[in-house]
Amino acid sequence: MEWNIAIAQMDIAFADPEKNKARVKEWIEQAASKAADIIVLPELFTTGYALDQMDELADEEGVDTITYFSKLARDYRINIVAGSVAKKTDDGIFNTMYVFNRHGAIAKEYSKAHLFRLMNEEKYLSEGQEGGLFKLESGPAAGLICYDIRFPEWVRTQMIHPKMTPNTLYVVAEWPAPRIEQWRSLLIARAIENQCFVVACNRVGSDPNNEFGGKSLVIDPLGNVIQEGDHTEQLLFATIETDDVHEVRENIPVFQDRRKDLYRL
Ligand SMILES: NC(=O)CCC(=O)C(=O)O
Repeated sequence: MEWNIAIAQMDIAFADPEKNKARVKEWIEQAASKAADIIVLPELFTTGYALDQMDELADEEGVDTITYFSKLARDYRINIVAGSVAKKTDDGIFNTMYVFNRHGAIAKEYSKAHLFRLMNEEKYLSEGQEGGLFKLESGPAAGLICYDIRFPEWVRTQMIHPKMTPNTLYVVAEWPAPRIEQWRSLLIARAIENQCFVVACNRVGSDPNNEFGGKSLVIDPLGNVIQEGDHTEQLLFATIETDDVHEVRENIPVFQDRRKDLYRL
C-alpha cells in the first residue's frame, strides 16, 4: 500500500503543554492539507524533559491527550503517532506513546520500556511493561521510544510476534546532537536487520540540559535513507510502498533462517 508520511521535526517549548499542543495542531493541519496518511510527533512533545516538574505537568491517565488528539485525528482524517507524553497513573509516571487512527480511535498505547539514565529518566519515570505492536490500514507496525532503539532484542521481540510482523517501525525521540550519528546508524541497522521501514521523528532545539539533533529519518527495508531532516524545525514528507517489505523478505529470508535452536529469541 502506498502510504504518505509526515514527520513533525519540531522544537518543544519547555514545560508548556498548551503552547506545544497548539503548535502541533498547526503541523497536523499542514500535513492533512498535503494528503498525508499519518503524522509522527517527537518524544515528550507536550512537556519536553521537564522531569522535575512532571508531578504537575504529567497528563492524568492520558485523558487530556486522548481527548485532544482523538478529535484532531477525526477532524483531519489523519492517523497520528502522538510521539509520547508523560502519563500519570497510580503506578507512576510513564513516557507513553499514543497512536490514533483516522477515525479518532486509539490504535495503541505504548510506554517506553528502557529508561535513559543519562537523562535521569529512571529517577522520575516508570518502565513500560508491554510491547508496541499496532495495526493501521497500512498493516502491522510497532512503536519505539528513543533509547529503545539501542535494544535490538526488544525490537526483534516485536517482529517475531506469532500473529503479526510489522512492516514499519515508528520511532519517536528527543535524541541529543552529540550522539546523532549513533541515532542514524542504529536506525539504519534496525531497518536492515528487520527488513522493514523505519519512520523516525526527533526533535530539534534545546532545553536547559541538552541540544537536540533533528535528523528525522525515513529508511526503507534495505537500509536506504529516503528522507532525512536537518537540524531545523521542519515538516518532512515521504511516500513509502509497504508491500516492498515482502519482496525484501523473500529475497533474503532472514526470518525463516533464524536459528531458534541456537538462541532464545
Ligand atoms: N531520550 C532518550 O531516550 C535519549 C536516548 C539517547 O540519547 C541515546 O544516546 O540512547
